[in-house]
Amino acid sequence: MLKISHVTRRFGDKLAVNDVTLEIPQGQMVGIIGRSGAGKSTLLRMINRLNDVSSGYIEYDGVKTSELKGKALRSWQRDCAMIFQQFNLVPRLDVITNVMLGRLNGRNPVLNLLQIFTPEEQFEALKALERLDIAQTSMQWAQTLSGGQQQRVAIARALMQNPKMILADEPIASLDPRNAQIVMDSLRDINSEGITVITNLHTLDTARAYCERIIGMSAGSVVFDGTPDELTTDVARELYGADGLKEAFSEAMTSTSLAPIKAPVLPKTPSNAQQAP
Ligand SMILES: Nc1ncnc2c1ncn2[C@@H]1O[C@H](COP(=O)(O)OP(=O)(O)OP(=O)(O)O)[C@@H](O)[C@H]1O
Repeated sequence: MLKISHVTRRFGDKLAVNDVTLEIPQGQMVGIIGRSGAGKSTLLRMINRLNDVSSGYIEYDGVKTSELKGKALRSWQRDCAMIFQQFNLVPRLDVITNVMLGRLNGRNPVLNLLQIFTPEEQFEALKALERLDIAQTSMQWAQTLSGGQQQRVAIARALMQNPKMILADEPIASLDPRNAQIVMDSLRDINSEGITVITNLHTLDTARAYCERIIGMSAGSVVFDGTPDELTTDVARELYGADGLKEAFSEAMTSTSLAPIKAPVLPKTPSNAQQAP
C-alpha cells in the first residue's frame, strides 16, 4: 500500500502540490488527470523522490519513503521505476544496453563504467524486450527506433528494476494514436501482474479506457478520486474548465478513441523497417 499523507510541495512562493492525501493499494492502475500545471508531475516525482516533500509524508508498506537516505533511498527508487514523456534513453547506445542500464542502481560502478553485463542480465533484458514485442530491435541504436518503440524500450528498462510500481509521467504525450495505444496496452499488461501503475495523462478518454481509478488534480489539490464511471462531464468541467474541456476530450491528442487491443502489434511494414544509424 502506498500512502500519501498531507503532502505539500512548494517551489518558492508557488504551491505545486497542496495537502494531498491518498491511499493506493498494491496492484491498482491509477490515472492522474488535470490541466497543465495542476501538480501531477510533482506528485509523481515526490513518490520517486526526484522531488522532496515540503511537508507531509509518503509511506510504502509502513516505510516512510519520503525520509529515506543513501542505500535505502536507492533501493526505493528501484522499487518505483519511472518512465517519462521523452523516453530518456541513451540515443547512441544499442537497445539492449539501454535496457540493462535499468540495473545500474544496484551494480558495481566499475562494471557499469565498462558496460560489462552478466549473461543473466543480458537474458533478463532480452526477456523484457520480448515481453514488449521489440526484441528484434535489441542491437540497434535507440535513436533509430520510432517514438512508440523507444517508449517500450523505456518500459523494458523499468522492468529490469523488478519494480513494485511504475510511475509514468505523460508516457503517451509524444506518441501518435496507434503507438499511444500500444504503450498503454503494455502498461495495462504489466499492471495485470500486480505491479501498481500510476500514470499522468493529458486526456480523459485514455484515463477512462485504461485506469480503474482516476485522480483529478487542480491547482495542486485532489478534486476528484473515483472510478471512470463516476467521472461525469460536470466533474470534467470542474477539472478542466469550460475552455479546457474540448482539449481534454480531444481524440487528436491520443489514440484511445480506438478500442484497446489485447496484444501489442508490431509494425512490420517496410516503411517501419529499422534504419542503420
Ligand atoms: N522545479 C520547479 N521549480 C519551480 N516551479 C516548479 C518546478 N516544478 C514544477 N513547478 C511548478 O509547479 C506547478 C505544478 O507543476 P507540475 O509540473 O507538477 O504540473 P503538471 O500538472 O504535471 O503539469 P504538466 O502537465 O504541464 O506537466 C507549476 O506551476 C509549475 O510551474
